[in-house]
Amino acid sequence: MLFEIPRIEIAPGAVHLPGWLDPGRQRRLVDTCRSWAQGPGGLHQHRTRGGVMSVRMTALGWYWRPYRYTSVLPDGQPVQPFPQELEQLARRALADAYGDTPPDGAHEAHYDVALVNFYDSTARMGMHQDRDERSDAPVISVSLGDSCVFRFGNTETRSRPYTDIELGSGDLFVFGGPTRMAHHGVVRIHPNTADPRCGLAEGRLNITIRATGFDTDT
Ligand SMILES: O=C(O)CCC(=O)C(=O)O
Ligand SMILES: [Fe+2]
Repeated sequence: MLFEIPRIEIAPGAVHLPGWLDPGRQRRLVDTCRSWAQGPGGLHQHRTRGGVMSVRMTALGWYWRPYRYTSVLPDGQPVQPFPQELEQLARRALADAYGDTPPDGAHEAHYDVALVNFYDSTARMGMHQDRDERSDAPVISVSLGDSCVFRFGNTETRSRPYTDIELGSGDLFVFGGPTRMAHHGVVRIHPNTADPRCGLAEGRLNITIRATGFDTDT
């Protein structure tokens, strides 16, 4: 690594690496997200118990809809494949976040799904757990574009105690081990805060890479 990147442990197993990806890498990833969003099943707004989500989502590897994964899209078409480059990104993320002491589930993790979330300036994501996976492998999250207030809470409730942090373009956030099941959400987007070099003029993209722990459709 050319520069020493700050590594901030928000809670046990939850690590924030601001500026993890340089602007060139951010731009390439933004371009790739655009092409994924144009593929089958791209940019879907899901309906949850709380109403229609403000975030638009593209799934790779497995299709996620509230509250389960399926191996095909609702119309029966195949889901876009989980890309090799995200597998490599996940490995690098684990190494940089945890070094020689990865939490449970990290070593043997088979990353096989990514959700690409697009937020416009008014979009948010309510407090939730990522609990539709069978694997306990850490969740890996990369942010691009406008910065946001990301709320990282506790495993028991959707409310306090929690920590609010700012996630900016190129930031990595990884949570696993004791905080793998912590509630979290996106409270607000800060419009027009992105470095223009990242290639996203408006809004925020977030890629979460996860291991489903599934062999076949469930
Ligand atoms: O956008 C983010 O930073 C979080 C996304 C998230 O929690 C999810 O997709 O489950
Ligand atoms: Fe989540």
